[in-house]
Amino acid sequence: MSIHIGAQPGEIAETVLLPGDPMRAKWAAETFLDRPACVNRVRGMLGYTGTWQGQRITIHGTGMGMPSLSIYVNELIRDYGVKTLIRIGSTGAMQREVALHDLVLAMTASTLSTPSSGIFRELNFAPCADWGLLEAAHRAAVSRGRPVHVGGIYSSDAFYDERPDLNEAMTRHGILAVEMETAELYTLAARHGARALSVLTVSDHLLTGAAMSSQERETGFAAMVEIALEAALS
Ligand SMILES: O=P(O)(O)O[C@H]1O[C@H](CO)[C@@H](O)[C@H]1O
Ligand SMILES: O=c1cc[nH]c(=O)[nH]1
Repeated sequence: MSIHIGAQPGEIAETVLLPGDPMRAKWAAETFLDRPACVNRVRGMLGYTGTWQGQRITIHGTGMGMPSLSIYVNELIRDYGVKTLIRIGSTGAMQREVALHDLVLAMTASTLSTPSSGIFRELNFAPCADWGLLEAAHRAAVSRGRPVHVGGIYSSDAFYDERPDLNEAMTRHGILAVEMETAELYTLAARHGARALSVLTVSDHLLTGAAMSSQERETGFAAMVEIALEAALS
């Protein structure tokens, strides 16, 4: 057990999928894994371990925002020896050509948050994805005929943003979409020599106001999970 994860040693796989929403972890584990077993319930942050195509996989919630994800990712890597981490999250599009349901593979993640300013101070560290995972996820998306965009995203600390100028600057600099965790995930993976990728589904559009219905979310999120699983074990 670690401070925030109740799993026993050996109950967590070396490869972990990380949705923000613990209920998405439950749904994905019950939908895609064989013999999923719940390995964490501490604070309601559900984690499941099972197999996919014969390989052990854990799917574990992170909560929303970088401080929450940081707790789980630190403990997964340092206390459970996790080596590959793929976030499966929702995201808001920031470019006209990125549509609802599309997939976004985050090559880099810009942020104002602590991974950059708190640790690196005057240096602007560039958190980036693992190339092998990114390439495998792109191949998996293309082979399914899924619209997929690869590029920079923005990891914001605030869902209800009081800095519309920042969003506008991100759009002007080609940032594809906004979410709230990837910069910290990539920074922790770099620090600990792990592999990380964020596979995201566009759930709403900041420029057009379009948003997925709950039914649409289910179908769109299924493709994201399959692509993350295929990339993780490729
Ligand atoms: O769908 P998840 O993975 O939670 O990700 C996005 O959704 C949450 C905001 O609604 C934030 O966590 C953001 O990053
Ligand atoms: O963080 C997020 C996630 C989805 N959509 C947004 O606008 N922001």
